[in-house]
Amino acid sequence: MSFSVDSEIGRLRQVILHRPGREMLRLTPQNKDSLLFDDVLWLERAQQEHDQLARTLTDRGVEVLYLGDLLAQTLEVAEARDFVLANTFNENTCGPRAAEALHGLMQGLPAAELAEILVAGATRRELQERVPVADSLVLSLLEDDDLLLAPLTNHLFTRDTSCWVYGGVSINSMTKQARRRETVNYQAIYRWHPFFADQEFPVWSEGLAAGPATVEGGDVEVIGNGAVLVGVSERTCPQGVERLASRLFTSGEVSQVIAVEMSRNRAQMHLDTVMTMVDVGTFVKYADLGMLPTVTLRPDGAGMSVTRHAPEDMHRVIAQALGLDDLKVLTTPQDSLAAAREQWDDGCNTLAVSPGVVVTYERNVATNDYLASNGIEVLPVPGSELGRGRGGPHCMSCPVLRDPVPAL
Ligand SMILES: NC(=[NH2+])NCCC[C@H](N)C(=O)O
Repeated sequence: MSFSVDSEIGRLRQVILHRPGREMLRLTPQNKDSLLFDDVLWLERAQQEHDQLARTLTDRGVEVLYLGDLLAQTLEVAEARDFVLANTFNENTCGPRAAEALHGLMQGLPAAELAEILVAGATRRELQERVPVADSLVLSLLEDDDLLLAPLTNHLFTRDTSCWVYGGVSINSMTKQARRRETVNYQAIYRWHPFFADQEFPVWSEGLAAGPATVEGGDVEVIGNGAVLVGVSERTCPQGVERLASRLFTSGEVSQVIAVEMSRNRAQMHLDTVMTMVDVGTFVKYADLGMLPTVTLRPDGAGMSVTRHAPEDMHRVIAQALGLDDLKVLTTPQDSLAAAREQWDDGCNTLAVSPGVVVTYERNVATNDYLASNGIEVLPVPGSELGRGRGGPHCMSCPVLRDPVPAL
């Protein structure tokens, strides 16, 4: 079997999700901002909501792969464990004394327990109880309940850290410190988990090696017809887009990348917070986004051509990439106050399970009704707790396999 995502809307077959766990219990009013959450959350309810998301997908025939399981299974492989530990507990992250002790402790743990700690993080007390380290300056300056290993609260948003683009995967270098270690876990999974290791597929970006050339999957929309739409945003920088485009062009799988120049703010941190594809040639779009400048990149000999377009051409440029005259853009008729509230609650962050069938948060009543009145089948899921991390169904899912979209 091979992996492929050649559109945003083809029938979804396989997806990676992360069921929120103990990492969420580390969130406090004091650290939530640096952990990229807007509030603390009630874990049990968040898990119920997430289970409902997973059920909605499995009811539609989608196979759900859980990140926690993939990571635990990967850590059974000695080289994978070495790679993850070396990139997690080292002299730069923990200081040399604690690194040595913790590396040794973690090497000896069962894979499932290690996977859990890597995601949940660890406080000084939790570590000292297992392996007392007397000579670490780093540990001596922490309080008992301070976290030496930060929790990965944003593993919930599986779309961002790795994203499949046609036949290959981009393992992304993340902008925010709070998310950088997520990349380590995915690099190990794609390289050593038997599900992936036994397959041949191109890797468009090798994670940590991309360094400051950041790309986050929420900005990458595989719109089909050999085209990719990428937001240049708070999280995805032009260097990252150009690097990704040149790799995609070299493979011959992609004929154009359209970069969308976005404003840089938290409410619209990724392209998928303001615009997602719901059906053939059809997008849902945030009312106050307006029209944005775009730049088309195309392969040109050994290099690429770069063509800038005025904001008013945004829809036409995307339509042409799809071989269409125009796009159908669904923008819920509502005042700016209502539109801003639904955008904040990820109203436009839909996950298509097949053309014209999308999973959305139930709370965005106006957007959901508007989509339905335009012939889109809406599968609503609860998100009162999950939404506190500012991500909806599109962000919380990393499609690995979709069917091609049938010709009209
Ligand atoms: N694709 C997305 N829109 N992801 C949303 C990610 C939210 C996450 N709390 C962050 O700030 O990184």
